[in-house]
Amino acid sequence: MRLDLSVPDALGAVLATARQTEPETVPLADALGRTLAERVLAPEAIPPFDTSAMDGYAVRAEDCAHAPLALPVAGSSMAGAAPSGPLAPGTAMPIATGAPLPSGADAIVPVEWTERADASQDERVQISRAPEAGRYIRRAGSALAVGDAPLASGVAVTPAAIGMLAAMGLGSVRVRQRPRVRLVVTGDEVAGPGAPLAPGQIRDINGPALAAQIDAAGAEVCEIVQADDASGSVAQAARGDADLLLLTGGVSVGPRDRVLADLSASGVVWHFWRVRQRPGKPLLFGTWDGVPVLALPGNPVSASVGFEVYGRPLIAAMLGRASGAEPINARLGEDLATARGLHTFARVFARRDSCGQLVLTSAGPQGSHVYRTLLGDGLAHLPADWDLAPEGSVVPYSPFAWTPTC
Ligand SMILES: Nc1nc2c(c(=O)[nH]1)N[C@H]1C(S)=C(S)[C@@H](COP(=O)(O)OP(=O)(O)OC[C@H]3O[C@@H](n4cnc5c(N)ncnc54)[C@H](O)[C@@H]3O)O[C@H]1N2
Ligand code: MOO
Repeated sequence: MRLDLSVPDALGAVLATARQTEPETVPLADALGRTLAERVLAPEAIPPFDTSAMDGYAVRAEDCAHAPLALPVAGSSMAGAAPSGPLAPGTAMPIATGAPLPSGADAIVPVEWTERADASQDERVQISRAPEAGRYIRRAGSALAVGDAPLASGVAVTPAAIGMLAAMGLGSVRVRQRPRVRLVVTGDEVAGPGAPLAPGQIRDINGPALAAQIDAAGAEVCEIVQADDASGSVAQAARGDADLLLLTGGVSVGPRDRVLADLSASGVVWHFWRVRQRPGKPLLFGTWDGVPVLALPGNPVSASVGFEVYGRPLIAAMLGRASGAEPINARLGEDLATARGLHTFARVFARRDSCGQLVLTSAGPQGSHVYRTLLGDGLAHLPADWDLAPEGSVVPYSPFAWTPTC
């Protein structure tokens, strides 16, 4: 087991264990937020046929070249049906927006360029302007040709992706199975919501917060288990089928911090312990029969930040996600304290200044127990060799999974 890794080394070791989950087919209605398991090739053209972009008349452009003029009206083409027949030379065919272009026509005259005394009786339409050939016609495949690949493997299924899939006539889609995460919350001291707090007890933050983070990262919690501080309890709680085992608490050096020893005895191979970072330094990582085991510290800020920094990219890799939410550069709007010798993940608010540049300010006191700083927008990465991160310096910034990028 390696000790006291740098953040990039720790992240590299975590990602090296990622195995992509199997693909599965889901109906479009269930696909939102999932990740495409394969490139989607258009099986149909959009539009599927040459169509009119305007309500008006389908004509031959050459018949209208000397407008103003009048043409006899013949046939019709309305949306949802084939045209009544081909366009006879020297005539105009009423056509609706989205209706198929009759063969023989090569231009549309919009209604606004025409006059017709009484559409039910008048057999002729007065045309005031000559359309050029091709005007107001949307050619078959002009929005998407058969075989085009508008959606790449590894992209998230957004509402727009669902619209695109529907446009191609697809009712279901191949996505990666959500990684199933077993979440073990350790410690005698935690109590669930509503329960009276016995002496020495505190509220369980990590169980609910990490379960929500797992969901936001695109995985699913298959089970949340509470382990007490008795010997053997962690190992028993950890046992069960999962793609990722996530634990919180009990990774430091206290007399009841049993995660390392208990799980070693159960067969977990630990890859590293402790990362030169704050918060989250005592983090433990290993594998159990090939399944990654991420044991986060119990301090709630350390647990949530540790998940964002290691758990979320690991899940993204298991999903085959094309982008793993790489940090972006942003400017510090005020001095931020650093933990000398440790890579500091400062919880910050992010705003745009008048030039559109992203500016970061502290989300509050940065102690590992001050959970409200997670109500900020994301993490500023402050280098380990800085005594202080001064106002005006440019640093990497990672928005939280639940923060819209501004
Ligand atoms: N002698 C040392 N002590 C500690 C060190 C150290 O290097 N030497 N590291 C400190 C750091 S940094 C951290 S982070 C914590 C991590 O400790 P553990 O992972 O063993 O976590 P616990 O002791 O179980 O809990 C720490 C803290 O968090 C509270 N907690 C735990 N679980 C929850 C939960 N589900 N919801 C809310 N709060 C929780 C717990 O009550 C403790 O206050 O170790 C330091 N100590
Ligand atoms: O690393 Mo601990 O997470 O600083 O409190």
